[in-house]
Amino acid sequence: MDAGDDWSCDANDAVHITVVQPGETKPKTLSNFHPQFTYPIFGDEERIFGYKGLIIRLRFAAHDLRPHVHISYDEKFKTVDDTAAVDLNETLKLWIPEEAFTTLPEFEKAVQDDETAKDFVPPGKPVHSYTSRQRNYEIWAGSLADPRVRHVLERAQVFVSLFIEAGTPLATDDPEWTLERWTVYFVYEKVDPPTPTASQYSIVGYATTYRWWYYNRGPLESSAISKDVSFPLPDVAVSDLPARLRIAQFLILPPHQGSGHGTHLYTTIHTKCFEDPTIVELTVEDPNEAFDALRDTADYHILLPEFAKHKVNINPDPYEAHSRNQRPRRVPTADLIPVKLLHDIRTSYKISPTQFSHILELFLLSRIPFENRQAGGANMSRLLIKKYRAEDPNERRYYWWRMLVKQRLYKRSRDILIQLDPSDRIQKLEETVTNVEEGYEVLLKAFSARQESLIAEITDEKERKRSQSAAVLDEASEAPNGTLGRDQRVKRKFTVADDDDEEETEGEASKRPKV
Ligand SMILES: CC(=O)SCCNC(=O)CCNC(=O)[C@H](O)C(C)(C)COP(=O)(O)OP(=O)(O)OC[C@H]1O[C@@H](n2cnc3c(N)ncnc32)[C@H](O)[C@@H]1OP(=O)(O)O
Repeated sequence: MDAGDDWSCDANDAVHITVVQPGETKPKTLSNFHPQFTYPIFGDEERIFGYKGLIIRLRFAAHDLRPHVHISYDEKFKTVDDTAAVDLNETLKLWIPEEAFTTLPEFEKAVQDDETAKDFVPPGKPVHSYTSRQRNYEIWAGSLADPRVRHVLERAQVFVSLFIEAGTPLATDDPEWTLERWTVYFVYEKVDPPTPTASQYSIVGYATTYRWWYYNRGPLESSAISKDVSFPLPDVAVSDLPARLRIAQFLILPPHQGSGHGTHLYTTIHTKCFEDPTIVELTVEDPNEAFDALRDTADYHILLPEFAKHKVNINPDPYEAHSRNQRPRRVPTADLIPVKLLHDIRTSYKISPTQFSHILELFLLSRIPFENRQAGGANMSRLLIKKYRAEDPNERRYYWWRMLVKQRLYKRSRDILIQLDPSDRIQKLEETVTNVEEGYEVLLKAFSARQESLIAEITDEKERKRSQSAAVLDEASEAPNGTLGRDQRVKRKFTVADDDDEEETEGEASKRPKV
């Protein structure tokens, strides 16, 4: 008999996460969800031995994340020799703050009767607010050196293990100068408090970022070796040193995912970088696929207006500037795209070089008509033969687009590629560029779907306003003492107001992702 099968259960199913807020007489559930991963806590198999009907309920107060652990089960395995049920309290203590191991009535009383909750504000300072689907949200940010920030983060840390693959909780007991390198961003929904003493804040997600020393070989180097330096050097605040900002952990809780909060949080962090003269670049530590998609989407919309303003596109005739025997042997990058301009755009928006290349390639691909791209049925054999001599400028653009991507890929993986035979090397590059291109096509399709739904929303809104205006006008023209002249003025007034509103709505819509 395999006792393990009978007595073990799926840890992801057994763990329930519940967000609560005060109710009429006792705390009520705002949301309930399961973790995505439990392997850091319960092992690679994500199974728990020794219980039947096991429920591990992790409760969190919606505003300050006060935690509570409640374990219940139908039956527990009786120890036989060395085989015993997992000691759940001992296991969980390594991941959840001590304060969570109280009785349920104690926790419920603390949440329900917390008189201070009504005055609770998230830790740090408010840095951004937005409305989505008629609900209001705020983003707050504070240094990890601030005890309030640390307190809420320590309560939230278990989410990193439960939702971010390979994510590890931060050490919050480091020396102060190290803690100062970290900024934590919290996203909260602002809700109507359910009771007179309840908080108006409810957690949505959070992100941690840290400053990563940036070695600047420019003016800073010369000043550091100046002859006038006297020792000991004056104290320098970490926040004054040039740095890359790195996003370490980024999480939107499951009930709020897919509603644009990740995009708001990312663009807020980007805006903060943009405004901070000591930050040189925004980078991300080990992003996963979902985060890459979010980041690509957000960065694309950040850079789109710049690319459009400068009419960035691939020059289909880069050899025009060269006579036949003077043609460069390599990809004529500087004749294909405005290298200096693009460098300036990249550094001013503080986007890291690889990420910028992705977004630029995505944008340049979008400039080539769909029918001239592989996904749109372009004749790839003809392109292979004709190359840059193809008649259609868009076909030539597409040829050069693939060459630019191959050039980047080659530079990135040169050490591996030069070990291959030239024919294998060409095939590998060909396969990789096709994979990269397929990924871009998925993103471009998602962008145009979003664009269409935005246009539909705007059209619906216009239609709604128009019928509202028409209803008002109908009422006005029915007025017994209304003159024609007066009616016309009323009509014009409504029309003009409508146009203004439309323009504003459109402007807001196109600017929206920039936050
Ligand atoms: C550095 C790191 O920490 S990497 C780890 C990132 N965190 C996690 O994976 C934890 C669990 N997941 C999450 O927290 C969230 O789902 C996030 C952060 C990945 C995304 O946040 P959300 O608020 O759900 O994203 P948002 O609604 O703003 O979506 C923005 C875009 O991101 C992309 N995206 C979001 N989630 C996903 C996903 N699961 N898979 C693929 N693409 C996704 C889409 O392109 C989406 O655009 P669309 O709305 O036009 O479809």
